[in-house]
Amino acid sequence: MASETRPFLKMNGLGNDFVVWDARQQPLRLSRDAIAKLGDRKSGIGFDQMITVEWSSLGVDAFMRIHNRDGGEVSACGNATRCIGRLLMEEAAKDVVTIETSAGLLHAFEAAGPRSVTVDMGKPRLEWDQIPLAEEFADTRAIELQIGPIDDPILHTPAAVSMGNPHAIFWVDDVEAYDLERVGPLLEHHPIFPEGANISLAHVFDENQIRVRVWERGVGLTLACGTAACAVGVAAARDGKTGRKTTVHLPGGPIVIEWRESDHHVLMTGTTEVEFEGEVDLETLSWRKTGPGDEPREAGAAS
Ligand SMILES: N[C@@H](CCC[C@H](N)C(=O)O)C(=O)O
Repeated sequence: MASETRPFLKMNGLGNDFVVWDARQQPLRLSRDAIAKLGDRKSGIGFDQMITVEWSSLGVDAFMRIHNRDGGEVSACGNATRCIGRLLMEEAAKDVVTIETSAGLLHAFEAAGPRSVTVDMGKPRLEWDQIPLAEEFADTRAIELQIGPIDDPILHTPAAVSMGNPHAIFWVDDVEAYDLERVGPLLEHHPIFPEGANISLAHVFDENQIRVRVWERGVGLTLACGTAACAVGVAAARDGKTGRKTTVHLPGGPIVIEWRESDHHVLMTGTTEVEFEGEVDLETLSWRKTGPGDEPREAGAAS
């Protein structure tokens, strides 16, 4: 029997990268193991998330299914929502599209700047049981959690926010001063987070400017995380550390976050990129590039 090859697109939002499958004509379900193999940066294609575009049962532009590199399915991915928003807008020649996710409906629209997209990420969820946390906290701006020696903790009292996925934000003076690769897994799997958490180190370094590094649940260190940028923007404004509009500077570049006063929705704006086209043999999981991605941007073009 001939083996089945499936085309894919490799995309990224500020270096947070994805394999994107169009499963609207032909459904696609891969095992956890197959996803982890394809996601491996040494032996596979290498990606942070795998995104499957499916028909929406609600009749909106598409349903977006998200898997982390470890093969686990999750409900939200900000950078991928921008990327899929761009693909759907280009495909239908529309300037607004609606994407169904398991966390809700999200609207994506064109933003100023080349290949830039804004997504309305909806309202943040701030109650302890919405994040979710394992214990009740009346105030999720600073929850009781610390790692390291009791009298001299390495990190402590993070803010907790859900953007459809769980985030913990530790306010620090220098985001580079921590071994996030070591403490990230401890915090991601801390018993206070029954579903795990994405872990951010954040530092407000100027008016409405925040530097952030992220350890992503189910992935590890990433160059950018859109929902983390949203969660940090919300946590900073909630605490009076910034106004409601901030620029979050991630290792892969900046994302602009606005926590809109009128309806408390979070708007996230950033760039998108098609890296290349490829195809995978679904039986052997071998893959090859089949086409180019975006033209390089003109020197000096705004990101
Ligand atoms: N890269 C993403 C977040 C992906 C999901 C996350 N790792 C989780 O497990 O919740 C983003 O851009 O938001």
